[in-house]
Amino acid sequence: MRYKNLTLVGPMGAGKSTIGRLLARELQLSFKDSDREIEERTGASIPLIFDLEGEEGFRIREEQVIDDLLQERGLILATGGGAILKPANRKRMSSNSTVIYLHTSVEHQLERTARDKNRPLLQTENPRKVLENLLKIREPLYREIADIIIETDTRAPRLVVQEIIDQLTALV
Ligand SMILES: Nc1ncnc2c1ncn2[C@@H]1O[C@H](COP(=O)(O)OP(=O)(O)OP(=O)(O)O)[C@@H](O)[C@H]1O
Ligand SMILES: O=C(O)C1=C[C@@H](O)[C@@H](O)[C@H](O)C1
Ligand SMILES: [Mg+2]
Repeated sequence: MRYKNLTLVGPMGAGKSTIGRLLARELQLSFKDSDREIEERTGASIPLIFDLEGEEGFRIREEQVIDDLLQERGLILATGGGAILKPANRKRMSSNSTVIYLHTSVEHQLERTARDKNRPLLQTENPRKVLENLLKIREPLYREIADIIIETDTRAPRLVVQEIIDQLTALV
């Protein structure tokens, strides 16, 4: 195995789930998505978990899933946009994986998330303001743990994957 685990971080709509799946296919590694894993374990959708347990309840489940999944090797893990908020998650990601930050502007986040109702934090009158406020808090955390930063605004998914592979190759 050439790479240890790879963790994708970045805001909603950065493409973590999309790119993670493509990258796993390309590198022939297994792929997990922490949001999907939480849904599978609970049998509930993310909006329902937010309704029943609030964001804090969701974050507790997210921490458990990330901790479990990053015990493995050779895994590509797509995280949720807020997974970097918990110091324990940042520690686990940094120690057990190479962390890739998919950088995306709010403009592109808005375009890419507009049609999907499965992100409870964006079901508001002004998703632009929400995304801007979240980014202010989260951007330094994405950068703090990133081993690699990839610009996604100007690249289609296949090119993002290629750029990741190029940068990973340069790292080793
Ligand atoms: N580089 C890209 N260029 C254009 N569209 C993209 C790109 N990356 C992802 N998309 C599209 O944006 C949408 C959101 O992508 P995705 O669900 O992978 O984001 P995410 O980072 O996993 O978001 P979340 O944090 O909410 O899980 C999808 O429809 C996907 O096809
Ligand atoms: O940015 C966030 O806080 C979130 C992003 C999604 O991936 C989900 O994890 C959930 O909707 C919360
Ligand atoms: Mg996702």
